[in-house]
Amino acid sequence: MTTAAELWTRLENLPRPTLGELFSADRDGGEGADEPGGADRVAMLSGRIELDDGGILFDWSKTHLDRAAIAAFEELAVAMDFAGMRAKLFGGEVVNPTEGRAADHATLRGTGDEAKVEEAMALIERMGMLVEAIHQGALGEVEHLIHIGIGGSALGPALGVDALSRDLSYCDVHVVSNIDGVALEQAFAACDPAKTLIAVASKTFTTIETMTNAESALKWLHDNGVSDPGGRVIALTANPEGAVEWGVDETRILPFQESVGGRYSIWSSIGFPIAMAVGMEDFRAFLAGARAVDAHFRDTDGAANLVLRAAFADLYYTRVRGCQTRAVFAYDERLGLFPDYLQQLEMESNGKRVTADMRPVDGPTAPITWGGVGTDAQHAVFQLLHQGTHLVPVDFIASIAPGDDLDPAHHRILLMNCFAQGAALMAGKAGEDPARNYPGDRPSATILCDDLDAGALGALIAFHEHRTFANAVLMGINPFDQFGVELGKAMAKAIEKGGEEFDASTDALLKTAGLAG
Ligand SMILES: O=P(O)(O)OC[C@H]1O[C@](O)(CO)[C@@H](O)[C@@H]1O
Repeated sequence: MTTAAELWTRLENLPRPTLGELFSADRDGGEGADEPGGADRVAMLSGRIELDDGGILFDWSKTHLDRAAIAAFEELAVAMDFAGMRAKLFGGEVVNPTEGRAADHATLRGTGDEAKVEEAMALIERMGMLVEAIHQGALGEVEHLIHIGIGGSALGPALGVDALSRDLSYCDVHVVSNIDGVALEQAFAACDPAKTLIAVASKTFTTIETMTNAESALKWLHDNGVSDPGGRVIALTANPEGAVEWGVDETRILPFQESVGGRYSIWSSIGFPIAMAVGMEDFRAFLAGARAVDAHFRDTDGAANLVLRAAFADLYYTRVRGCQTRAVFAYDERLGLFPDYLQQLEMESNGKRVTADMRPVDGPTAPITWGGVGTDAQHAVFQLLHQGTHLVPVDFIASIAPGDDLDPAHHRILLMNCFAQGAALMAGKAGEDPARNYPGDRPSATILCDDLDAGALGALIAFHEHRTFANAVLMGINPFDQFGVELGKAMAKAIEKGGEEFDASTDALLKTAGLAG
């Protein structure tokens, strides 16, 4: 069998036709003889995942993937035992060797090992009962929810609430993550303490930012006349004992499994604020959308697997073309937080320098994920995409159905701009002078939802979870640990404790800010 190293060499040495050449229908002769162009290329490199209601189109035709590259990546998937790793993921086996854990997030939406799915469904049922009881007034009048968490315990909830609760919200949700008290004060200013619940979301129930913010939120309730502040707290955690010890009543603890990673936990009780905002019916539709992607990812082989195909393109740009970043632009105001969410998912998962079996990696790992919303970003950062010296693969995400009720001109202009950017990046244009020259041949992929409803959001997130996993498997790394975040935390603790000397710069900063012991 050809080794991974040989396949990377093969990929590096493949001819590099431009996107224009790849699209030209009359490209014949030599090795490109059977390379489809034009509409056939679009047919070869785009496909849909159907959801309960509508679906999503994934168009990867404006990337440099061609038959030869795809064939090499398919062989790489075999060399890296992609099918075996995927079976382990869905079979609930250990796929996070450094922590000896499975990664059971798919079970939370009903995919995978039967016993684990049953356990996950029971926990979601329990969350549903509490959400519905609160909506029906079991905890008195509840108008606001302050959701306190950080990283994976905040980014998913913030995205879900922002994307799905614009038309109708059962409850006004504020997600607070930063230890900077300004964030919490902002939430306090928007809430009536007598009608506010506090969700404390932390997998470990030890994270200093979250626990400090939670204490301050309880104090705010107390200082504002709430007689039993503790009775207003819901804990969302994989450490229920820790929550009990902290003082949360067991009836208001919504646990989730230790084998669900923080950045993969939106489907668990960490999704409580989403369910509070949009109701359990939509939360279940959100899970169903993710389940449809699970089925596609689990049951489709080779490049016909749209998730795996996206990973092939990602790795082509990172490892073969040397791209250091990947940009994501949502042409949809409701997905304004999606790039932030993806940053943690992709960079915390795949920003690694050793393989799963502890050898140095044999090439660059996760690119830097960045992005924003269209059309705003066009007027701010697209100059660099069109004419800068960096090659940046771009993903565009949009919805055919509008999210607004205004004049249809708004949505029409939004979508036309989205598609125009992909076309312009690819085509380029010869200029009268170098400053007006657009080199073109710049890749993009387009993800087009029929509608951005709860199912589609679930599908989009699951697509990116599996895309991250597929990238990791093909690079031979473990996407499920995050030891890189620990050193800084330990240093902060040491500073707080005092008595330790650091480098001269840090010591001087501490002294200047009055923080030295
Ligand atoms: O949910 P917890 O345990 O408070 O952790 C919050 C976040 O902190 C991290 O561990 C990184 O510091 C993330 O992986 C996690 O999502």
